[in-house]
Amino acid sequence: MSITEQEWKKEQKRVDLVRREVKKRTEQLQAQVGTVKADIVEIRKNFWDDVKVNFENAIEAAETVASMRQQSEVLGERERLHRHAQKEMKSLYRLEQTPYFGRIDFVEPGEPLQQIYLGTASFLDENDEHFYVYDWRAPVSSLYYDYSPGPAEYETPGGTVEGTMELKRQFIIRDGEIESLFDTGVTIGDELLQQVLGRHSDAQMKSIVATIQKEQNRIIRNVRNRLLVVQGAAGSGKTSAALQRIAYLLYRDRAWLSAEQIVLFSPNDMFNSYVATVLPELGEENMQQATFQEYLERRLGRVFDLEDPFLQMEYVLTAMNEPGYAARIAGIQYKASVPFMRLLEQYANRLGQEGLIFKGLKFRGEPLLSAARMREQFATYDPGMSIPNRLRLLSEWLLSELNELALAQTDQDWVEEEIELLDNEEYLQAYQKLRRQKRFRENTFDDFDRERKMLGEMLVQKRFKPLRNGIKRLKYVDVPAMYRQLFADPKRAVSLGAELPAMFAEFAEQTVEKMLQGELFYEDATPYLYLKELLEGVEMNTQVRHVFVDEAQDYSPFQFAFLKRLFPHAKMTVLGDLNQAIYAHAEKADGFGPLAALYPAEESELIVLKQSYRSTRQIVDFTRKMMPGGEEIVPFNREGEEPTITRAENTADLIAKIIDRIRNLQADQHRTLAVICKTAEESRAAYERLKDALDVKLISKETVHFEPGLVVIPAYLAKGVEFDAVILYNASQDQYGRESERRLFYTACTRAMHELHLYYLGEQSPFLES
Ligand SMILES: Nc1ncnc2c1ncn2[C@@H]1O[C@H](COP(=O)(O)OP(=O)(O)OP(=O)(O)O)[C@@H](O)[C@H]1O
Repeated sequence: MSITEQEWKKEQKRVDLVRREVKKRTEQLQAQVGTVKADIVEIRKNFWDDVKVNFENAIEAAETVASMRQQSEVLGERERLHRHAQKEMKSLYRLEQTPYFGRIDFVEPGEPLQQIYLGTASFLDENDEHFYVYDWRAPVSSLYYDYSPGPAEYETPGGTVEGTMELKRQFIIRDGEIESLFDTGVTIGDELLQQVLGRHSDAQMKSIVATIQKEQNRIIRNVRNRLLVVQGAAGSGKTSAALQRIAYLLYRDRAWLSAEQIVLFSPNDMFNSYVATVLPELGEENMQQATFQEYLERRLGRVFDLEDPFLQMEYVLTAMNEPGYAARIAGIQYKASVPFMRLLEQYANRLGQEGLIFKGLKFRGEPLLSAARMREQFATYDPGMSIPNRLRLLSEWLLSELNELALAQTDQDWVEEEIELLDNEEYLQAYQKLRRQKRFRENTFDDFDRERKMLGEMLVQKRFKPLRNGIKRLKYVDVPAMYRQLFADPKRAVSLGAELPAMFAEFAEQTVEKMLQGELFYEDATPYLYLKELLEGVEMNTQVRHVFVDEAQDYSPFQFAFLKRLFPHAKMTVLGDLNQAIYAHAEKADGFGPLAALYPAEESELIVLKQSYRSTRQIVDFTRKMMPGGEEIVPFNREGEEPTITRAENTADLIAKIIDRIRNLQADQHRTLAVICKTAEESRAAYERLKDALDVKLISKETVHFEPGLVVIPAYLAKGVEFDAVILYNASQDQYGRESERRLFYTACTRAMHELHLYYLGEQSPFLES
């Protein structure tokens, strides 16, 4: 719909008016901030002057405390005001550049027409009566995302409001100037989205508030369910929806929800840096960001040398010709499965009946209390009690036993010897400590025997302290041995009713061998922790209210079961694309089924996103053919070049062709370019060959920042991010010929926004045939 010049001018005038008001408000606020700041400086400087310090008697002391409290309350209140004002200043700054991006005219029956302008924050007139701009997250704003002109309704805390939308208008405003204006018929006009999607990519993800699509809005504003699962095609805006959802929740529940109570699990650190600016851009603080590996490291890093998921991936992608490969893959799949989870539960129960494996306590290299004695004691507890509770009792018993044993040590020779060896400082410390504890009858130090005895006791207590701490941390429970035993003795698993998969014996042997070296395969880490928690009790974080899991197709049922237990008070938002499930464990998994089974059906919801926004129509048409069922994916109507497939004669030819292509792409102003390889090794080789001709960076699992420019990157690290143009380094049958490599190949190709070029040596990948 074309807009008249007059209408355009009218809108520009309104923009000017709002900007003037924003400036006015900014100036007022600046003055206010100045005063508050001066107040804070003043209060801090005079804090002790205004406090009456007197601790002479109880009444005076109480007064002192009261006056200190009063002072710090005043200070706290001023500081809050200051923080608040600063946040508002930032939002005013944003409004001054771009006051809003949308307008809807809405009429409720019997009411006058309302013109509602939407921006990144609400902005009211001086009397707080009239909204110049509504926050995009306000209830009324959802009209903009959910409807085209015609009958429309939105939810408020007070109920549903019905009416008619008479106009829907979109703006692009930069530095206070309207650059484009569209009136739209369909949901959110293609024109604006076309413009936004046509831009070059950046090293940081951008917010999408001006163009959120209806189905994405369902994700963003979903507040009913405990579990929200989003299955979305590559580039359908899952990560974007997740981040805008976080901003929405922080706005909606601002009275009680803070950014630290939200955690986003993401695939790697570089991805974290890629998404880190979206929330600040929307005026919100960032949520906590984590990777599952970080969590595993924290829990297990001291016990084992833990393999990381990228090393596992490299093995899966490169070791096909090594002995034991097939068994390891079978192991990876089984260890991620629900049957194995059930087996571990059975096994824990059985251990509860038969007794756990303990490590006896040793002191000074000598046995102090045997594992057998612990088992005996454990067996005396009521088997109806949970294992963690029985272990609690056992720990208490052990601590009291330890007191007795310590007492028995005091007259041992080693104590005498160590007392002799105490240096002056230690001696003095001990003496003072004993005095403080008033353990001397007199104030003198002449009672020699007594002194010796006490020093001895103290010394023994000190040497026993690590043992005590170990008991409190259940270090005497030998979880590694119990996990190992399950593999070392397959009959045990069978006796628990488990149906063991093919090659169990082979991968069991690999598992045991690895563990005996003090190492743990990545696929064992979560099951191991699961068993540990079944036995020892669960670690929980009760603060966190929302957990987001991005790239969720890469998580095993175990990991989800874990996250659910770790965050018992949190709602889960889980976003993924099964077509991009690149880890070997996913091959036999049943999609998001096991995850959904963790929650009652009425508390969970699945939203499917089919439209892909990242890539041009040509690229989506090209990539979706690689996946069975890919015809379901809907490209967004943005035109671009056809992807190309080029055969190279040999490596030198391959490199020459790629360099040539990159130079052309750079001349076309593409800002982010990736040469995507299959593995870290291939990436390194490609980098070595390109680096003399081009300014290029090599991305590895250690890379923490995503930067614009030309990079060489293994496909599994490129997940979640995007590039203006992608060059697939070697799309040959050799590299991408096995069915297990299809999804990795698809993931790599779907990183391209505007251009995709594939090169290969020898035969091309069969996934390109269609
Ligand atoms: N409603 C929208 N308006 C504008 N841009 C959008 C919209 N939805 C998605 N995009 C853009 O599409 C691209 C892909 O989005 P995003 O990375 O969130 O998708 P994804 O589903 O997480 O992708 P992947 O599965 O490949 O990780 C981004 O550039 C994002 O800005």
